[in-house]
Amino acid sequence: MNYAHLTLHTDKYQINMMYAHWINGTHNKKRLFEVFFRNLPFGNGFAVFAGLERIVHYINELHFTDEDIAYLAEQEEGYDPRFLEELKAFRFTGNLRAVKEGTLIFPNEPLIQVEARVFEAQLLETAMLNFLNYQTLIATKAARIRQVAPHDELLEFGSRRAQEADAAIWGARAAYLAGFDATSNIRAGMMFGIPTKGTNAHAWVQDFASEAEAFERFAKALPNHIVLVVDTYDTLNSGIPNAIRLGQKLQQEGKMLKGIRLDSGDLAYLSIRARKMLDDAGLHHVKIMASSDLDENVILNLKAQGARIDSWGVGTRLITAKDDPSLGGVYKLVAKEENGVYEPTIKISGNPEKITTPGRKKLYRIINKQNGKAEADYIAMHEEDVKNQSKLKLFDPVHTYLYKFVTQFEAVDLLEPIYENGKQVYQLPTLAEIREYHKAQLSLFWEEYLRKLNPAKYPVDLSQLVWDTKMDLIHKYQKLDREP
Ligand SMILES: Nc1ncnc2c1ncn2[C@@H]1O[C@H](COP(=O)(O)OP(=O)(O)OP(=O)(O)O)[C@@H](O)[C@H]1O
Ligand SMILES: O=P(O)(O)OC[C@H]1O[C@H](OP(=O)(O)OP(=O)(O)O)[C@H](O)[C@@H]1O
Ligand SMILES: O=C(O)c1cccnc1
Repeated sequence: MNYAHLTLHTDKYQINMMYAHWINGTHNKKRLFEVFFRNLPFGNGFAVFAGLERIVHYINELHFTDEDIAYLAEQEEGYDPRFLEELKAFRFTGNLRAVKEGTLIFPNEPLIQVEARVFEAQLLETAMLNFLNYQTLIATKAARIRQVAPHDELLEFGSRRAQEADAAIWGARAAYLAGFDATSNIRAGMMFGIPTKGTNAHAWVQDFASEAEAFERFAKALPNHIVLVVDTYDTLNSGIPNAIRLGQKLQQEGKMLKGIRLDSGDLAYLSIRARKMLDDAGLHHVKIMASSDLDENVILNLKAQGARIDSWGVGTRLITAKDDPSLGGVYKLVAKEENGVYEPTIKISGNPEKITTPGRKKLYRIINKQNGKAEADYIAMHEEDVKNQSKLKLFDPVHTYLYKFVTQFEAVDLLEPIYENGKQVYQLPTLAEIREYHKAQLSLFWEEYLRKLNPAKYPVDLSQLVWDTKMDLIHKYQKLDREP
């Protein structure tokens, strides 16, 4: 069994719909699906898009093996063998556009568009949402943590608590993409080129007759990487004094103690005391690292208390997004090709929030040329020429009487072509490039959208044409509904 092969990593209803389309003879019809989410996690003002690299790997590998087909043949649905035969030739042959990883994204805007035979487009939904919902969530959490500690070292320590192995790996990547400095997971380091870092555990200290001996032995083994965990027995009376004695000895030998790690107790109080003890001993260069159920709120609080912590090891609450553990990204049909033309389609729901925005659209970030800041995101129909308009009306899609005009603007097309006719046309950027791009994205936004507590709502607006199309379809279906 090849555990990396993910074609059947999908919900059964996708295969059943593919089958029903095939039986109906509609499986080759072109459809356009869009991915978007409705609510921002953690009360944040933005999310950070992540997951595209894995989606590209997944699509490139997408094919049904003999084993997959044999398994489908056993299912109680009793799929026609000719359908299973057709699956043997299955490949992604459609178009896919997506925003780049590291982009700041907002509710109700298209993040990925899949334009393909319904037979193909339907299959992709589950896996794509699975990848991007998780990775975007963790990247967003990481961005919040980076925001409260802009100049400190941030280490991702979550592997042991992640929801299984994939989450540990791709979560480490998502954290790095949004500003973490390193991960403790060496496989993530090897796979993605993320810097890796590690200290040592209490078990090492417990393994020796004394804490001092444990520290010395560790320093001998790894002379260039000495960060000592100082809270195994008594932080202030034993751990820090032992670390200081070793640090001074190393200094005399021309070597260096890099840091100490605090992993329990009152981290503000202990770090302030530790800094003073280290400084009094002339060990100004020794850094203080903290770990222990940290997140952006605890870190912010510790800073407000004057904690002297240079480096933060963040595990459980980051990798599991503990305070808001799922992002609700969805995949909705927005247009259907009939006789060679795309016709907009809508899903109307009792819950107005769940009404989709129909049509074959583009997503623009409207940048004010005078100050270089993002004014709003603007969703227009594919055929609308937004870039060359001299004046744009931005109106609130709910309270439409609220509007403003922008003139000196640049409209940045956020959806990049990733696949054209099944061929990958996008070269995946390096992680270093994604990190730089993410930083540049942050600098496009006013502080009021970025602050972590009660941020202002960034406008995501519809063009008049998109809005009219949506209203026409709502009215059409309401009328149909009410006809006797
Ligand atoms: N000064 C502080 N202000 C606010 N929160 C703190 C402060 N010091 C520590 N914390 C946080 O309080 C919690 C302390 O947890 P708890 O008392 O369960 O464990 P601990 O002291 O870390 O020991 P253990 O590692 O054995 O669980 C952690 O989330 C830690 O990050
Ligand atoms: O607290 P996190 O943010 O998840 O960071 C990672 C934690 O993992 C280690 O703890 P360990 O597994 O030894 O458990 P413990 O410290 O909770 O006893 C380390 O000492 C941190 O406390
Ligand atoms: O290197 C460390 O100190 C570390 C790594 C993972 C989890 N806890 C601590």
